[in-house]
Amino acid sequence: MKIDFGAAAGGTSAFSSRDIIAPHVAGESDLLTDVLLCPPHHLAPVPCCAVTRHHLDQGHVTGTEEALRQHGALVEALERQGVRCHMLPPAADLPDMCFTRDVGVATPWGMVALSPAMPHRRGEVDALMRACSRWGTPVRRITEGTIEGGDICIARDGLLIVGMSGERSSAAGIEAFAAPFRVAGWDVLICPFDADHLHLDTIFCMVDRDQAIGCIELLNPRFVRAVEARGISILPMPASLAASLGCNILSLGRRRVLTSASDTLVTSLLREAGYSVEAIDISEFAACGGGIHCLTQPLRRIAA
Ligand SMILES: NC(=[NH2+])NCCC[C@H](N)C(=O)O
Repeated sequence: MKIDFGAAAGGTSAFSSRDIIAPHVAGESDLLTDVLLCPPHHLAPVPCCAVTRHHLDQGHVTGTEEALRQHGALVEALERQGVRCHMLPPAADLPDMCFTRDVGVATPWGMVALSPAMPHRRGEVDALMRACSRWGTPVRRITEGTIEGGDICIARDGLLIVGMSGERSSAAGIEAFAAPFRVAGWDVLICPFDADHLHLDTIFCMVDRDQAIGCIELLNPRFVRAVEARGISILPMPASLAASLGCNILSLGRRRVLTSASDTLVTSLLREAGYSVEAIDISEFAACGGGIHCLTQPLRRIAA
């Protein structure tokens, strides 16, 4: 079934979601079949995180045409890899809306709409709720505390990891999100980290069922031990990758990964480790504090 969201304000293209799909993700590196994105027609740097503040200090202004070109290349790469891309219509008053990762998460029990700490991002959740209502997709909305998707890692069946910097995701929000996982007997690991890094996904991302990449010096040593004790090895990446969003990658499953073109180290280390990697230029997004992981909200992954 085709669902039209109508034309974007100021744009000519129509945004549509091709089929109703039942959101379901039980592991960050399971085979990705469907993803939710939002084109960056209205992307603008908001001084709400250290990285964007730094770029604003350097005089950064978003190049909208270039952002649209880079986003288009990301969509093409996803489609080439067999992933169906579903689009939210961009809204003029929501400058961070292309970072779809942060406002919703598909779980083993369906879609969960989150509770962003940043006031300017709350309208994005309303937009997601409207889209899900058009899809006929049931959504559970978190209203307790705050929680953003960049802090959530459904690492693999049975293991949920959540980052807690104290700025974006609060203990109340994390517990509200984690509750069904705990009820189902999942192991829940909370990772404290420095709020300068914004979200956990800027310093830690899964690449396979038993492997992650991480800016090891920036990760809490107890968290590293807890992850390794569960049989997950962390390919160490330099701390500088947090600010450049180089560690913020997307696993497509079957050892295929999308990386940022600006950080050739991640690409080469992953290739050396046997992954098939495609690098994409996301500099316009990195200047606004987000990378490939932030730009993509997996809707459905299938266990291998
Ligand atoms: N999952 C992420 N790391 N998202 C990045 C979001 C960046 C956005 N400017 C914000 O501060 O909210």
